[in-house]
Amino acid sequence: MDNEHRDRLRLTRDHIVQRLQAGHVLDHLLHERVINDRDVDEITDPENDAKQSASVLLEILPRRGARAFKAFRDSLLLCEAADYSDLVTELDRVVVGGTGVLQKDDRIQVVIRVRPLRGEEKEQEQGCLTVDTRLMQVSVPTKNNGVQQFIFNKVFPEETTQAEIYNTMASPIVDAVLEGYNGCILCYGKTGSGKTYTMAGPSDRDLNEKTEGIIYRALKQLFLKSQKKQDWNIAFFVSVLEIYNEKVFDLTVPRKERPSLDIREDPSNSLFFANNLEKHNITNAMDAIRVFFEASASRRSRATEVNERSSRSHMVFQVVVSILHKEGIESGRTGELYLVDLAGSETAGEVNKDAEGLREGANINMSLLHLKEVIRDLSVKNRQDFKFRRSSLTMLLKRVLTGNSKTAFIVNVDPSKKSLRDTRRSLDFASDAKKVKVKPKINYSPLESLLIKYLKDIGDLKRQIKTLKKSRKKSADGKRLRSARKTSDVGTEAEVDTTSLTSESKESFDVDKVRELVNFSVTNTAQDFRAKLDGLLEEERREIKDEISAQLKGFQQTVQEKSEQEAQQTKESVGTTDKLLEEVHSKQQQVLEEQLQTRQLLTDIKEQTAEEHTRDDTSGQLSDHVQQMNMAMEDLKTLNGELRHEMESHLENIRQDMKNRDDSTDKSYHEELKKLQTNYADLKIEINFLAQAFKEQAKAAEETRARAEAETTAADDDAQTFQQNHGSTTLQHRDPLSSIEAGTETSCCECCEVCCTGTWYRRPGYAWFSVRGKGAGWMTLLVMFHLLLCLPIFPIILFYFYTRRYYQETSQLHPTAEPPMKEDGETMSRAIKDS
Ligand SMILES: Nc1ncnc2c1ncn2[C@@H]1O[C@H](COP(=O)(O)OP(=O)(O)OP(=O)(O)O)[C@@H](O)[C@H]1O
Repeated sequence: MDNEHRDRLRLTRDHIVQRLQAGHVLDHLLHERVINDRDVDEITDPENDAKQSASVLLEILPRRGARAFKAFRDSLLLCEAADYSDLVTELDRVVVGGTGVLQKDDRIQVVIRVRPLRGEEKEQEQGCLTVDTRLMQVSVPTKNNGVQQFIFNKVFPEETTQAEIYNTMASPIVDAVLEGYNGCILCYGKTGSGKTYTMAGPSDRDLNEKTEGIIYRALKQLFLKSQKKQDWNIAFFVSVLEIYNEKVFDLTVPRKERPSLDIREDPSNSLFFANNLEKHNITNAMDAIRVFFEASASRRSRATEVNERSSRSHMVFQVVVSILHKEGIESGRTGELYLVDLAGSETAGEVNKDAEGLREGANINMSLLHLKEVIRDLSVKNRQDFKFRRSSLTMLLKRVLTGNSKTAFIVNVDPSKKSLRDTRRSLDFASDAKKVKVKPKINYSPLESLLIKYLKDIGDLKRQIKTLKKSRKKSADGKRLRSARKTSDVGTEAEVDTTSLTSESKESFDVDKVRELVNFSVTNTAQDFRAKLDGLLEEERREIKDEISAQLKGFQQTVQEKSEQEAQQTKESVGTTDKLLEEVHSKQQQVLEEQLQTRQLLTDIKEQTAEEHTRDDTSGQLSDHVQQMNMAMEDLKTLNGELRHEMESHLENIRQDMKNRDDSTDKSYHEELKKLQTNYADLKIEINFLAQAFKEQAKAAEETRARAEAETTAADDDAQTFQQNHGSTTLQHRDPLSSIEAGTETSCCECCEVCCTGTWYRRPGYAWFSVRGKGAGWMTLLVMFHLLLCLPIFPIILFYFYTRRYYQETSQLHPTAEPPMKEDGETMSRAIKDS
């Protein structure tokens, strides 16, 4: 026992002494029949002083067993003795030998933490609270100048450090969670009273090892201690949620994607949980701290008049610890730790001035009101389940308020005078909370709980066997006595008989001898009987032993089989996962390859299309050439024909002249003829030369055409093969508009180049002519201008024609009359009627 503990124990003893003197404890113990009048006399011996009386009581109690301690603890609680639980635990450990029968925390532990006055508060006012750390007592002034006192499990004054709070309050609960218990630490208090400071620490810039709050320390302790438990496999799962305006949000999800979560009820135990809340598997303290740090940064908070960073939502930080023994020797279990930082109770309007702030404040107050109501009911053992459903907060806290949890409330109070009313309310709440009973128990995992059930069954069976044995032994003893009695009767009879024999045969027998004989037979019978009985018992014992060991073996086998099965399943699932991964990997590869192939194909197609275009262009050009050549040949043929025809007509003329001329002209005629013949020969040579050239050109053109055709056919074949191979529809048929040369600028008609000029555009399969030009623009403007001019002129023209017609008509009827319609429409219409 360390000094601090000893001091505390001494203080507690002093406190008990006070209570003993007041007689409360003894009255209760008497009432519970834990002690009797003689004990009371002994304790209250006038020769004893108060301390000696307490010592006598503490000597008597262990002799009366666990029930006595329970009654003693209740008696202390009833008279509000503080910190009784430490004493009971100590007694349990030292006196009873740590049987664990007594559990110190079967109620919610409630402590008060007083926040130091801040700068301006210090200057303006004095604190309104007085704290007695020895008696664990807080005193506040009442309205009518009195003083109201409250006693709690612990009171932490202003100068208390974060480490002290953690070591006293949180550390034992965190340890218990590692044993498989549920644990909860909850901070309650007015806004600005220091809840977030206690739970997480100050703002980021002041956060360090000294100032960090319970959550950081708990995470460090959990991971540090789990490393020491080398025989165990321990897994941690962390989640963080906030309740804002009665809606539940997962703080570990990025804010933009954060949906509100449903609260569902587990029908097996009527407890609630947030559906789809992310549970992060964490392997070290730093990761867990990072998860919390990021989550708490996205928690809704705002600057208010009371607190520059006031939390506007309740936050629940949850760690689930799954504990399994490596060898399976000890039972596996699951512990859950809830660390709750509530939003502050506040007077609406005092803190928030805008509509959003008022709504937040109203929701916070409403949920805290429901929490208070639930706690008040539980404190008077009047649990009403429907009340938990009234707010999200009470639903989610039901688990730790109603039973299976080691729960501690830290009630934060602000000592300033202006907060007195809120402080009193918080203390009232704390007083109710400390009366709420909880029943913490280890959460064994399903298989383990089955094992424990079986072990219990075996224990029961053993006890039954023992009782049976006892009753059998009793009956055997009874039988033995009866048979012994019978034997002695037989002996007596034998003796009588012997006596009769003696009397009959008149032989005298030594009585002692007979008695010896009788005794011998009796002893023998008894011995036989005992041996038989022992044999039977031995046999029975052996049977029972065998049965138990068979049961145990069977059970061990079942457990082993189950664990083997589980291991096999895990292996299989790992194998399947690996296979799946492999498959996914190969699929990915395949997809990648396919993507590459598709890309390659696309490039091919592009190239092919480009080639096709070039080919189309070339073949278009070639066919143009061929056409031109053909036309030239046609021209040449015509020219040739014409020349021939001319020559023949010349010859015919010459022949005619020759016939007509006289011999006198023979000479000149011959000369002329010679000339003509030479001319004709030259022309013939020229024609032949031209014909030869044309022939060659035609041949070249034919060759080019043949080549172009061959290329086109080859290209078509390629395209067909390509289409067959890839099923692509991207390749087009030969462009019928190929003769149109793309990009050529021309006018739409031959008449002028003013009205519209434009450019030809060509794609495989179609071509279009984009018109542009000044003429079109001018024409449009002209039409517009005319239209604009005509619009006002039309009514004038119509009016003119109408009046003219009318005037003509009336002037025909009344040639002298003046046209009347200008002044008088009625007269005019009448005139028209008349006419
Ligand atoms: N024990 C303490 N020592 C030093 N400073 C403290 C202590 N408790 C609280 N504070 C400071 O008081 C201010 C208010 O504390 P905190 O934000 O924790 O209040 P709260 O109860 O969480 O308020 P709210 O409900 O509005 O969120 C903070 O600046 C905090 O650093």
